[in-house]
Amino acid sequence: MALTREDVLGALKGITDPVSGSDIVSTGMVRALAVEESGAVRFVLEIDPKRAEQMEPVRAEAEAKVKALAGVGAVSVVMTAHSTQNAPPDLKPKKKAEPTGPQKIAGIEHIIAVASGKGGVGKSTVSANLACALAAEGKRVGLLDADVYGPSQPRMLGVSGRPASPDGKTIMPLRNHGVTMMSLGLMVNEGQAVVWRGPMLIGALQQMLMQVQWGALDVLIVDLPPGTGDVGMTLAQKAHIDGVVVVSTPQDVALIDARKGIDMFNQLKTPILGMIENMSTHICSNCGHEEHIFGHGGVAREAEKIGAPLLGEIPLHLDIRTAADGGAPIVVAKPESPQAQSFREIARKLMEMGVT
Ligand SMILES: Nc1ncnc2c1ncn2[C@@H]1O[C@H](COP(=O)(O)OP(=O)(O)OP(=O)(O)O)[C@@H](O)[C@H]1O
Repeated sequence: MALTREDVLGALKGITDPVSGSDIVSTGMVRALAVEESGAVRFVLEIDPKRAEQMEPVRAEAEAKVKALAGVGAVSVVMTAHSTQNAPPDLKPKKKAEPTGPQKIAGIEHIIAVASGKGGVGKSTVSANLACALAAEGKRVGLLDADVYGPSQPRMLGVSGRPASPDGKTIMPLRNHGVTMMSLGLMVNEGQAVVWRGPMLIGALQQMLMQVQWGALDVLIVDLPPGTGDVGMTLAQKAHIDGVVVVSTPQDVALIDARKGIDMFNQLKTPILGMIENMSTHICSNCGHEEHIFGHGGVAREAEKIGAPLLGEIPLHLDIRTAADGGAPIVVAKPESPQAQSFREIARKLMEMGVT
């Protein structure tokens, strides 16, 4: 029988958090659990950064318990830590400030960030398809997968292997479907403990922007982690970005989260280029019947409210998922299909806007 999330959670329930005395599932420490058909299991242990060392045996035990389950392949357990929300004010005199404003990155003409308020709304699928669609239009395109919680671009673009660093200073990206790609996930050894503390994330992101040999690019698409975290904020503060594309499903709950993301970018004075409604209508892959599973038009209304364009509506269609899972996004796998066209139209709109 295939391995399920429940099997993994069951095994993790047998592990005790040394601080609270409860099991690590009940404490809510286990996040972003992904169980793939291949048996690969990934999850995050969200911990207090001060307890990283104390928690390492817990991480090791979690990895060992999951590995011992029948049907499990590669296991990757990453410890993450977020700075506490209300950190005490820093009263020490500040060091002289380094030049901090958003900088233009040599060789990269435009940067577009793809954000979503909530996970699983299709942000990575949209990023991959837009990247491939822009490449098909003749643009030199880079794709930076900055989603530390679930790096998915290597799978979506069908690339694997470790990026090389021939000189020990610069990093060679990977390339497929005309897109140059680098993923934070590729920098982490499978099964290795990585505590993505705020400063580390910032460092890793800067490394991705500055040390990866992107070559000359017309546009770099950055697939952000969901929500309003360190990565999006750092990107907007460090690099001059042309704007943000916000992906949401029509459901209210996803929209509420999207609004929070929009507020954050507004505060950072980063332009919102527009919104994309994903999983807009469901088109049956057998009979072509169309229905609105998650409602319809919610994103258009929200876009109007914030005065940003609705860049497009992407249907929920099986081919979009199978293409992404198969390592060739739908705009590459079936470029003439209506599903691919909906992505290609958005890519053309971005070109018309002069941001690619
Ligand atoms: N329009 C669509 N039609 C069918 N399947 C879709 C569509 N958009 C996304 N999916 C599927 O939904 C799943 C989640 O999509 P994706 O990984 O792109 O979301 P995400 O927002 O990037 O998630 P996360 O934030 O967790 O990385 C994937 O299996 C993807 O293939």
